[in-house]
Amino acid sequence: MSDKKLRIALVAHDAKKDNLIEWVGVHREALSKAQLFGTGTTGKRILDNFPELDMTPLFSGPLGGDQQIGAMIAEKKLEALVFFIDPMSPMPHDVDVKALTRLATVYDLPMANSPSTANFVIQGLTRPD
Ligand SMILES: O=C(CO)COP(=O)(O)O
Repeated sequence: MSDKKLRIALVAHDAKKDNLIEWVGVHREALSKAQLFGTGTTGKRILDNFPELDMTPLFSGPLGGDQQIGAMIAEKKLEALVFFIDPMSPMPHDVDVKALTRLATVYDLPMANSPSTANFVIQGLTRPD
């Protein structure tokens, strides 16, 4: 692994925020060496729970935060996206969710939408060379 800090975006829909907080807790040591970005509410909740993390909250997802992260993907400013999606609830900003996951696919950015996949992504990105 290079000395450059990994840049990871963390996003969760409301029904999945507790799952993401729990996941961050499990991986807090690896994440403490990364530069983290989050949509507004997700990012602030992570900071409330883990104030030691280098987390920058952006706008709330429905108010442009998903699109800010999409732009970071297009500008090659992220190494991974952890996005715990709620598959059971309709979202007024579904188009933003789709745009964000689409860009992660377009740019072949490692994207995890559940804790088990996120485990693989963080292990893959932090393993020694
Ligand atoms: O809605 C979201 C992602 O689509 C998440 O946004 P918040 O973190 O602001 O709740």
